[in-house]
Amino acid sequence: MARFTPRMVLFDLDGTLVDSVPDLLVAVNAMQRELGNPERAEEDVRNWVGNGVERLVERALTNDLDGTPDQAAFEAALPVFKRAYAESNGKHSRLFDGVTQGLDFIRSLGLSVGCVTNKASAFTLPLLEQTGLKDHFEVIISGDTLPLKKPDPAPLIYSAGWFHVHPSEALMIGDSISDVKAARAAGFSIVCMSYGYNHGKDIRDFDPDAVIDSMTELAGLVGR
Ligand SMILES: O=C(O)COP(=O)(O)O
Ligand SMILES: [Mg+2]
Repeated sequence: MARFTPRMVLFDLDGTLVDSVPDLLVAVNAMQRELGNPERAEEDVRNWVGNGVERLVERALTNDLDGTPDQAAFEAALPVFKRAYAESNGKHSRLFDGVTQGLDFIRSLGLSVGCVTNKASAFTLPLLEQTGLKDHFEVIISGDTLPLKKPDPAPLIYSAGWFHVHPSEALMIGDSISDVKAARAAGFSIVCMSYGYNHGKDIRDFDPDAVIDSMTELAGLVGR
């Protein structure tokens, strides 16, 4: 397997560090009930995560990964979802096994470390705080921090600039096609977690540089 010697490592959040689907499911179904709509299944919600709050609400309303609801229905639903998610965020989420060890290992190498997520900042910071992860990151870029989010490379390139690191010395660790596309477009290396959310598809089919089952495996993969 490839060996990586980056100066900076960026971590995706949902599906990579934190299993956030239980909280998102509670919020989706609170929204659905309040709007008089049918509840959605956990396995569907799992496939809808990764493109930010707005896309999740659109998918939940239409019960379709590619769905676009009526604009008025979307505008009525979005604040309901945001209120419900502010309530559930962090309550049922848990770190995936190996995350603490993986983060500790990367930090022991003295590398610059950031978090780049498509989750809106109003939810990112409370979740990082509640899971005890916030202090691991020198930079946190949320889905609404910049005008463009993953799969656009902008948040990755911004982070590399922040740390004065060339993209060729940067590693992204994620779980989805958006992480792979953003990393490729930015000129980063990309390692993916096999357990994450990727819209129901196997992330191996999208050719990241490596796929691992636990962040404990980073010790055999990263560093000189
Ligand atoms: O879709 C979201 O809100 C967040 O997804 P991400 O943390 O995997 O980028
Ligand atoms: Mg993710």
